[in-house]
Amino acid sequence: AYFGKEDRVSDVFDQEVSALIPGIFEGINATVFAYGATGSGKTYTMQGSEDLPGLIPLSVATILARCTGTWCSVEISYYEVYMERCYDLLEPKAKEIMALDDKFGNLQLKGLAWVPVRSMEEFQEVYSIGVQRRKAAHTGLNDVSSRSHAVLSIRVSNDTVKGKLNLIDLAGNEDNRRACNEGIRLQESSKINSSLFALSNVISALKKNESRVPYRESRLTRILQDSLGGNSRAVMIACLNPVVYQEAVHTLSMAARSGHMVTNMASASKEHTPKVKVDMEAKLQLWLESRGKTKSTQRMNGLLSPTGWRTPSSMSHMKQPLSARVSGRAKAMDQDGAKIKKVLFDSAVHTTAENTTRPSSRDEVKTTKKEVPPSLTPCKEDKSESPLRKALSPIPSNMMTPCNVNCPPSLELKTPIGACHIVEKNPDGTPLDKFNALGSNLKESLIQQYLEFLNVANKEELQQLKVWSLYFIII
Ligand SMILES: Nc1ncnc2c1ncn2[C@@H]1O[C@H](COP(=O)(O)OP(=O)(O)OP(=O)(O)O)[C@@H](O)[C@H]1O
Repeated sequence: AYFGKEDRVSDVFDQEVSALIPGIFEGINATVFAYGATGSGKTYTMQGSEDLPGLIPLSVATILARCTGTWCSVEISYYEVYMERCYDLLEPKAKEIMALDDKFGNLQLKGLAWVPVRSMEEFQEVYSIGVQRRKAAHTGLNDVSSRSHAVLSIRVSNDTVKGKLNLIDLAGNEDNRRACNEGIRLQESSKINSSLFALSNVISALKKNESRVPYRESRLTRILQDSLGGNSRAVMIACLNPVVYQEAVHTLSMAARSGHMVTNMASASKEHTPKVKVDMEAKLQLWLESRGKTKSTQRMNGLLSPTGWRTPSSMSHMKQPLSARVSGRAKAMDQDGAKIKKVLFDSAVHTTAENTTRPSSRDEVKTTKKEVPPSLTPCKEDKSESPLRKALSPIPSNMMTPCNVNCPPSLELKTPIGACHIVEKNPDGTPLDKFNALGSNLKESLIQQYLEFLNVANKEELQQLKVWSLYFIII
């Protein structure tokens, strides 16, 4: 499903997350994780705020409401994976939490505290302390950037069954060149990026039903071993900030690869598989094709402007009616949340490093719209950047390299006009002849777009390029 800026987090909860909760009471573990670039709204979605509760408080409220009048007990644990180490956020200890297999081969987090919660008040008290302990810092791309992956687990037990819901706010992948990270921030960022890469490898392996899934490549994937794959259900929430085009494409590509992933379910659990499955990859492909683009050509040509990432009207029917309403306290929270209209994915909500106050209404949003988002503001340190760092940084795309601070970046992609005439001009020439026949602007634009494609393409797509890559790289 697609949720735009007009939707609320409670809509995401109603349509995508609430359906997982009955399964928890039957022993089927589930995981909801927010994935996306830094500053794309993962914490906003998972944690929320007092006025606009995120998926975590909404889930806890629904689970507690469901337990009322039963013998079920609810416990929570909250921990973070920081620099490849796992730390308890509810009961901090000197030692890190170890991920070990028990004698039945089930993963156990040794030393992790599980705190019983009986009401939302108890939950808020415990959880808010944990949130304050989570490592966050100011970066060039987000004023309060999470430096760790945080996992809130809710365990429901009765006499016979134990089920677990993991709600994960991943740290965001970062382009270190634009984030201006140095020292410890750079180290954190490299660990974040490598663990997200490991997560994408695990997802790829699960999707292809490979016999070996590389869970042990990172601490993050290791602790999620019992939640990704097997009998568990997982929902990935891909958070997009359309202003940061390249990252948005990367996130969408990961989402498309993860879509409609069915792993080996034990037969007893099969009946719980959601009846309506949406093949998001096929939907994305169809949508792109309906606009004359495939995923690959879209990347190559860079045709979509950031403002083009809107709900395609053809996809609006995919949204389900709000059938599963949360009851009791959960419903009250939902209504509270509805009072304030949220601005999802709006570039204008981003604050500059100097101005940390977010606009509180649509009018204010409008007045701030012309500000250059921090993600596109050139780093002060850029000039003094070491050659090594420059060489290691991702190649900037034509739309992401603003000329200078006073010059607002153009958000329109430079689609080469007349690219379709290339072949007609010189139908019999070699590819080099055809290329040389182009104007210098067009050549530059093509090369730039090609480099951008190389930057974001996955392994399979890169393999398909073969000789063409070499040809362009040599040029
Ligand atoms: N949908 C939204 N509506 C309004 N504001 C939003 C929305 N999404 C994000 N924001 C705001 O944008 C800023 C960045 O969001 P957030 O901290 O959630 O990003 P993040 O993806 O968790 O970043 P990081 O990975 O760096 O921690 C915050 O000030 C947040 O309140």
